[in-house]
Amino acid sequence: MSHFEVIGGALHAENVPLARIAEQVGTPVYVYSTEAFREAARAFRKGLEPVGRHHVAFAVKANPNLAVLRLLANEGFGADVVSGGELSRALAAGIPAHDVVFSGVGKTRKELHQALDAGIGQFNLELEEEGVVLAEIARSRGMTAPAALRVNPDVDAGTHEKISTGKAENKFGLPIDQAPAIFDRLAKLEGINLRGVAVHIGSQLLSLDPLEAAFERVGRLVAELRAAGHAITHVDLGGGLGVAYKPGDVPPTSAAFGEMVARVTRDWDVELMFEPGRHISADAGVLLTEVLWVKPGVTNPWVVVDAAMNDLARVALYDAWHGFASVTPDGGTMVANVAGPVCESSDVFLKNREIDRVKSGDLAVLQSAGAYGATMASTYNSRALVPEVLVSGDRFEVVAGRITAETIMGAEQIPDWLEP
Ligand SMILES: Cc1ncc(COP(=O)(O)O)c(C=O)c1O
Ligand SMILES: N[C@@H](CCCC[NH3+])C(=O)O
Repeated sequence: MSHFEVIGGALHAENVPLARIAEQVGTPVYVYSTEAFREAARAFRKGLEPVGRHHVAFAVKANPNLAVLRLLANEGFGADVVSGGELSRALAAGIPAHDVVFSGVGKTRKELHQALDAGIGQFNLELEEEGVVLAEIARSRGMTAPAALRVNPDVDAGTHEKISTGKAENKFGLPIDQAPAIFDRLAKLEGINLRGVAVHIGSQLLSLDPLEAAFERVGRLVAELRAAGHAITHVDLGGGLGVAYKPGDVPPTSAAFGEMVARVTRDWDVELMFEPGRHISADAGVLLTEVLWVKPGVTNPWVVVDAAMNDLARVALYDAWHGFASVTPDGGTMVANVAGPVCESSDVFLKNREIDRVKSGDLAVLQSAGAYGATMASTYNSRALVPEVLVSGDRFEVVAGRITAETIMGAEQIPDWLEP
């Protein structure tokens, strides 16, 4: 069920009227529902019940808010991190280091040291040289790093090209046909315990077919590696499950995903890892905004809101679709464009769409904004960094405060050799 519902004519997050949050915190602001995260997390885990031994690591990039990570840790989720910053967040939120997997195509030596210090559960290696360097660093410190090879299965995920990661031309993973030879060489090194493989073909997948094709290729690779004498004990199947952003989107359910995984991996005899991000978090958040003006347009009016592309970048980056709804819907509709105040023509959330009727001063939400929302925000146009609020029942708490243009300006300096 949705935890953002109209109750008594006004949109609520759980039992809190969004108008109250706007009044106390201001807008724009991200509002998250604790129950929505929990429900998605539990459904995902339940979907995996038919699957053998496994762990779930939340893809921190989707929503790195500490409170969110804590609540997911309480649901038994580890963390999939892609930077030292995300690793620090996962640990600060109370996620045990051994439940952290470190992905990413450009880990720095400093980050490898940091992750070794922390004692993380697994490094997903993206290239042979990274494995050599990791082994060297670990050896020099008398440690052994648990690692897997991330392979690129050359499968089209059927998603937006900018969030596709499993085609041969993408920068991610190493070509699956080169994996056996590279595995052979890296497995001989002291300092790493190369024990498995990893795959992640893209994000916002609305079909299970490309995932199944990729997993089957990985299954054949596991068999080939075992035939070559390697002990393969871990396979990381990544994330990627989509959500319904627009009417007509039918994402795979957690149950359908679990059933497919159980079928494909039945004979693998490994510990599986999953790295969902969006599927757990997108529908747990909205971006609450105020309508500043309704400006006449050539064909349709421009609804100018106080949220902008710097707060929610997905539309400008991927032509993404987010639902737009009034906080006080009166049943009327209008055909309009919705745009933010930023000085870019790409700062448009939607065009020529039928939306709830709104006027200046009304509050509205951009829906399904709990994933890749606040985390991708910037201060472009010297706007404040958007705050985040977490709701639980009838209470709410600011879980990330407003960093203003003045805060940022205060952290800058003008060299004294620049004359006033
Ligand atoms: C390696 C890896 N794991 C997990 C994810 C999470 O993806 P999603 O939010 O689509 O589940 C990503 C992002 O696409 C990723 O690159
Ligand atoms: N930021 C992207 C998803 C990227 C997935 C990370 N590999 C989005 O908002 O859809």
